[in-house]
Amino acid sequence: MILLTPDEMGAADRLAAESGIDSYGLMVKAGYAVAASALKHFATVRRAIVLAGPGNNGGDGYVVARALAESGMDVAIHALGDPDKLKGDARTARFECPIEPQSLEAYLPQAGDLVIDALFGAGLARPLSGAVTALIEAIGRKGVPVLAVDLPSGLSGATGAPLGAAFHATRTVTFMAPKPGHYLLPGRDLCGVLEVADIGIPMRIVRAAQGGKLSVNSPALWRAALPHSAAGAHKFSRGHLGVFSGPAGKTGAARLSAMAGIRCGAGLVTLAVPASAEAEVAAHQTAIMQRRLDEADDLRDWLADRRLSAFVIGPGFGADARAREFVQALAERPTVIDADGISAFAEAPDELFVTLGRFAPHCVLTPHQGEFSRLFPDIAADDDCGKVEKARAASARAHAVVLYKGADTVIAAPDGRAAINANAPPWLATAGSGDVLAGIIGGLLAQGMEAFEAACAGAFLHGEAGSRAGEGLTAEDLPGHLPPLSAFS
Ligand SMILES: NC(=O)C1=CN([C@@H]2O[C@H](COP(=O)(O)OP(=O)(O)OC[C@H]3O[C@@H](n4cnc5c(N)ncnc54)[C@H](O)[C@@H]3O)[C@@H](O)[C@H]2O)[C@@H](O)CC1
Ligand SMILES: Nc1ncnc2c1ncn2[C@@H]1O[C@H](COP(=O)(O)OP(=O)(O)O)[C@@H](O)[C@H]1O
Ligand SMILES: [K+]
Repeated sequence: MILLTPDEMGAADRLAAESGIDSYGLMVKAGYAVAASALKHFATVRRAIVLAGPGNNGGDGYVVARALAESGMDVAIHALGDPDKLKGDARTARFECPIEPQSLEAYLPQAGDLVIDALFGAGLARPLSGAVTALIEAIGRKGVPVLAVDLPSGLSGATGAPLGAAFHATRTVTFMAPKPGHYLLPGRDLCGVLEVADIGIPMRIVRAAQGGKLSVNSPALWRAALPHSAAGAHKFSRGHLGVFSGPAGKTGAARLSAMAGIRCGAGLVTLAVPASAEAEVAAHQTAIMQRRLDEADDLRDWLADRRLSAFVIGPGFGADARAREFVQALAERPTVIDADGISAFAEAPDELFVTLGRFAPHCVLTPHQGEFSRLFPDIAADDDCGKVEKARAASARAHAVVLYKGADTVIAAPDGRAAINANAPPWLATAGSGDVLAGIIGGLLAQGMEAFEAACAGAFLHGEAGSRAGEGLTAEDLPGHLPPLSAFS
């Protein structure tokens, strides 16, 4: 599912107009779609209150009011600003609506109302005024449901962050394609249930307007890149994943990664284990092989085996000089750099970026918010930037695919492709869950998937496994709940 930024949606609007599509016709379809949603999902409300803003979002609101009145509903309009100053399509919509707008101040929320929020959409440029903020609070206190037109007013469609106060909608109806703010937090929560209404802009125009190559993560993005097990497959043809264990007492994280890697199809998985931890790891693993590996020299010997097709380094490893040395040696091959593999470069991130820049972007960095801030402090601190822009900037700087974890995980590639993952249940927020994710991606890389596709597929499979394992899962449960790759091909 493609996503459009508000700017790209504006471009789609312009391209549609240039191709002869009537922009007022689009507004009418948008307004009727919102009215249909109100009638379907809020069947028991006694009165619809349309809050209409000064731009085209307000214009949509006048169409909604007309449509609801035509269906026999009791409707009132409360306008922000002077309705006589409306321009263009919004002005037309106002004069085609039989209901005379009242002032915003005149609205007193009552139980039984439905608020249609048509104050601001894509054009929101600054925080809402004090009067609108007070009204949002009054509506919230009365528990009046809100149906948002395009976006809950106050929310940035580009970043998912409210500019100040914002409506908390029960449902949101947007047009043609969702915007990043519908999926990034806290926007996703503020939108409630999201509906995407087709208002008749041809898909070729929507695609032409989509400059930034941003999508919601779904199998359509990576299905074609999934590894296929040919009938004649042997274990080496399915790839060999190497996972680096931490010292004794710290081996669990790498063991979780290794299990996940073998579960999602790597032909062989070997845990590289320091001498101190050999007995501990051996006591736990059966299908996973293990190899003693202490020093960088041991690693160089191991790397002579060209059949090792991918690595995971970081979970439980120790964020130290040895981690830096290992990451630098591994960067020539597809590697997931997670946890301590990231934190080890906190003092000298450029060392990592220079190393990764020597190769094609075949490595995946999987930072959570804390790790992201350690590696990219300036990008993390840029409040004007949403999570998608942050992940993109980080990816370009690091010459690697960046999977920026969280409830709204974003995956970005150095070439600008990006995806927001949306299938992860909240109970994935449990210790060790990220180690499993690193192993899944490692397993896919080992089977020859490209880094961006492997990271996107990995995040999606991780979310699916979380849903299948259910609430109360522990990280150990996740590998056993991974769906088979063939379910997506
Ligand atoms: N293809 C499209 O792009 C379509 C857009 N439509 C609607 O058009 C909307 C965008 O319309 P506009 O670009 O007119 O923008 P808005 O209606 O969101 O905002 C209108 C204007 O309000 C002013 N403003 C911004 N923030 C403010 C604040 N905090 N306080 C006071 N004034 C503020 C700005 O000058 C802004 O241009 C979309 O959200 C959607 O609802 C629909 O009619 C369907 C088609
Ligand atoms: N609220 C949430 N909803 C969905 N997924 C989440 C949520 N919080 C965290 N996750 C996911 O859980 C995993 C946690 O990884 P991480 O922070 O590295 O933890 P750990 O190091 O304990 O494994 C990540 O994949 C992250 O995207
Ligand atoms: K709105």
